[in-house]
Amino acid sequence: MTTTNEAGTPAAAAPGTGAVPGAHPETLPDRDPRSPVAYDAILLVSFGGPEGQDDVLPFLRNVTRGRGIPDERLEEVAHHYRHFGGVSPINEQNRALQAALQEELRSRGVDLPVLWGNRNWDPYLADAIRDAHAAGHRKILAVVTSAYSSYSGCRQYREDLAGALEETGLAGELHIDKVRNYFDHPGFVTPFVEGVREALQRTHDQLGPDGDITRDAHVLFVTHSIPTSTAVTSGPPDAELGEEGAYGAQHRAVADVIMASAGAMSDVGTGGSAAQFAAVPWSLVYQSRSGAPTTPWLEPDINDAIEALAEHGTKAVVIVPIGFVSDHMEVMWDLDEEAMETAQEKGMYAERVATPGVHPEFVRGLIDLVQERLASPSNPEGGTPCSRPALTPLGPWYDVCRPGCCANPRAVKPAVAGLAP
Ligand SMILES: CC1=C(CCC(=O)O)c2cc3nc(cc4[nH]c(cc5[nH]c(cc1n2)c(C)c5CCC(=O)O)c(CCC(=O)O)c4C)C(CCC(=O)O)=C3C
Ligand SMILES: [Fe+2]
Repeated sequence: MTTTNEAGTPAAAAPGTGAVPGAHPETLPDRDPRSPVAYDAILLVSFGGPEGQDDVLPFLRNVTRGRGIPDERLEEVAHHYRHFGGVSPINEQNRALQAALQEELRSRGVDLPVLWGNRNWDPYLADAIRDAHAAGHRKILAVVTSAYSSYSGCRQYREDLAGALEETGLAGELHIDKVRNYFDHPGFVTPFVEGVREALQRTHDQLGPDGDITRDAHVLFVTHSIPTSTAVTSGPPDAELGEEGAYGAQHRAVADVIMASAGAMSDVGTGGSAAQFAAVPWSLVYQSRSGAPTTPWLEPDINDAIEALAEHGTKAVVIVPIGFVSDHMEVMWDLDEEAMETAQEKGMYAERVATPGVHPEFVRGLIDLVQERLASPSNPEGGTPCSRPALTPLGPWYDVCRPGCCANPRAVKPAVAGLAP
């Protein structure tokens, strides 16, 4: 067996340890799927969003496809979109990310096109794949706009890609892999560290000379709630990462490292306050719950958390949307409208930190992730053990998803970029 890189295995899983979470070496096929590949195109894979009032209902029908949710119910969710003219910012953000990724590759002398396709809106994945094939591409590396392990954020995209291959009749013609989940990659984490530090600095100033940031402020790391039944099955089946599964464990590990780094960064012109930042209390909370009220989802909801903190005398909250890569509708509505209003009602000072978006560190980080996987003359590290940066003890995460990883709660479907099934 090749030792090209430990690409399929988290750092915590030292070679030779029998109890490696999620490692199934016996199921590896003949050709190690973790070996570098001469990819000929990069595919940015995202959720998609409506771009006008007429798009809103068709978009929501796509999102909830196969679940028979009546339009009247969808119209309840639609009002978030309607409020902003029926336009989600997510597509524009992805166009900007696509262009930034292309420019980063060009500046490194890597001649690969960055294509773009969505799960729920134009440009759809099937169209992107059809165009890629027509342009002569055969080996595609997907970069998904979701950093964590969950059904929605990982396996569902892998199923969507397999479905797009099926729909276009290109299964067997096109090979599609995906870069590892990058929740703890420095490119994803660093923009949040900067944002938290700046927000805590302003919060510190706001609290004034009588304030004590470690007593009066609280950092709320927030991510998308998911049903508890799919949280527990997120990540490899035998990972044993607790009731919230890999999804919860990854978010907690990221929050931990952000807090430690926000306090550790240099303290120019802050009068020494940054050293206290690591001691500010924090919690992981959830947003955007949907589905039947009887189905348990991850809690607490961010609004309930803000109210509870207010009861305990907390005067300021810093909201950090670590679950998302851009300031899309879930951020604009659920945080900037709803959570901010809750904080305001309670008379609290509140700030919402930016998501990575097209932060240069994030763009560089995503292209570093591409280069980890690329066998080409332009990648000096390709084909040899390459650096796989990861800031938490959980990572670096798997390049190739383990069998049964992030199980589909409704059905078993074909999926790319994983070890079968
Ligand atoms: C984990 C996760 C992420 C993060 C990972 C990732 O980024 O993928 C995410 C992202 C997003 N979710 C988004 C929008 C929606 N999500 C919905 C529904 C749901 N999301 C879920 C989970 C997640 N969602 C779940 C378990 C459901 C229940 C129904 C189901 O099991 O599918 C619904 C249906 C209506 C509703 O139920 O509220 C909408 C409209 C947008 C677009 C925003 C924009 O337009 O700017 C984005 C980026
Ligand atoms: Fe969602």
